Amino acid sequence: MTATQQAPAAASGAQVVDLPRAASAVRELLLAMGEDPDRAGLLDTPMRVAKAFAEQFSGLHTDPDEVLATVFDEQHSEMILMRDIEMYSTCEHHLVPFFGRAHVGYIPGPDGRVTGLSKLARLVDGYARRPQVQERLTTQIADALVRRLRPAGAIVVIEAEHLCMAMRGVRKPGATTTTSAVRGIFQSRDRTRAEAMSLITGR
Ligand SMILES: Nc1nc2c(ncn2[C@@H]2O[C@H](COP(=O)(O)OP(=O)(O)OP(=O)(O)O)[C@@H](O)[C@H]2O)c(=O)[nH]1
Ligand SMILES: [Zn+2]
Repeated sequence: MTATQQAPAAASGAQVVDLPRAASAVRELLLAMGEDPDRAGLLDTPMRVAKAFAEQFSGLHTDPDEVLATVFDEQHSEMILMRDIEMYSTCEHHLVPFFGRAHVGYIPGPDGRVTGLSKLARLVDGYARRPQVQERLTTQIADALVRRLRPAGAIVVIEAEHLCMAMRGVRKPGATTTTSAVRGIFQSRDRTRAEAMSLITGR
């Protein structure tokens, strides 16, 4: 892709990423940091960074919920839980990564709507590929499950390490943050929530 091209638009045809504009902003940033963006090693860096951010924020131009359009009528009324979904997102405060694992579960509702297993991981990716905070990422995934699958309950737990807390600032590498969002029966029934949590933690 050349500097004059733009990243592909979302299928919805919404806004595209202005790569040349992003690249010139990165060049400005390098200048502001006292670097020489014209030295050999940095010549291609502004456009590389622009493309990298376009990928990291590709979820801005999609509706992540659409992956849940694949629904099977299964009449399965027990818990479905996907553990250890690898997750990479970008902290909206510092634009550096936070990453870890997401655990996503639901119990289908009376109309038995069950989605494809891979769609749970795609849903996580869709919301993770935006400027985020971990709490909002967690609730957006849970709310999407509720909107699209009308389940009896939904649970999302995310464990993540924030590089903004590790490589800079307070500098506490290894500290992890756990966030959870529970909906429906996971909120109202302690036993069901405890069962999900023990499956998630393996204890
Ligand atoms: N609640 C929440 N906070 C986050 C998340 N990611 C980063 N933060 C925090 O956002 C806060 C921003 O605080 P500020 O004081 O405005 O920024 P700062 O001076 O760079 O803060 P320090 O990181 O403490 O150096 C920091 O405490 C970060 O740890 C997140 O996903 N959720
Ligand atoms: Zn941060």
